[in-house]
Amino acid sequence: MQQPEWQERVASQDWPRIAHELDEQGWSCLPALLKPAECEALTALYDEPARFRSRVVMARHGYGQGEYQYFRYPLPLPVEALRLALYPRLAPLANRWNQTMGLPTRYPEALPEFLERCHQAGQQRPTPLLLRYRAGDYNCLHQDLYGEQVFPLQVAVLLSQPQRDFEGGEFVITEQRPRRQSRVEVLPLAQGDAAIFAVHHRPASGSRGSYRVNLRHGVSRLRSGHRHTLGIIFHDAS
Ligand SMILES: O=C(O)CCC(=O)C(=O)O
Ligand SMILES: [Fe+2]
Repeated sequence: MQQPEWQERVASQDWPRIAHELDEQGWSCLPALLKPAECEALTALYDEPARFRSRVVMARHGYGQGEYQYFRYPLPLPVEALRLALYPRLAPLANRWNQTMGLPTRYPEALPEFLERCHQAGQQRPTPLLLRYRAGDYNCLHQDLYGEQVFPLQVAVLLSQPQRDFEGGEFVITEQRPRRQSRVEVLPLAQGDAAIFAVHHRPASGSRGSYRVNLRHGVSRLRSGHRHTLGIIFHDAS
């Protein structure tokens, strides 16, 4: 499948609904972004070490249990094409959020320009990754920040089928509002569905104007089976 077809696939999602949900709750699910065969093919890449620049065993860093690998450049076609096609959909929203939160950073229209900015700032290593969980594994609540350059939204695609391939292993997002206790949401994902979510904060509107909400995401413990995820982060890492 060539780049224009991926652009079309991304374009065929319901972007008014997605933008509305991102504004309201800081996350939105895109149904069937990848087909089952594409999910299986990406999952199989996990066992090809040459595709990756580094591997992280989560328990060694206190990140949870399970492991993940960061792809090398050049990224595999679906990952590269999705990263390129998704970014321009999200950049206007990121700019609007920053304006609302009184933050000066604005994002260029296209990904290559933003990556150039990352590279200038010394963030040159690719961040798209594959994650692998087995029974008992989990991913602690975290924020994927890799340097001063941050694109405020990211995407995760579930490559495995809940109930068939694994049980447990729910994708969760917590929201910390000023002077309140944290609130948690479980995202309803099936194989091939993507979650778009805020990396670290988002604006929310209250009775006295807008305020900043802090978000973290993670994965609850797998009770059984295997679970793989494709993570697409737009900023590169230092
Ligand atoms: O495995 C998951 O669903 C979470 C992956 C994750 O933390 C990410 O894509 O940044
Ligand atoms: Fe993450």
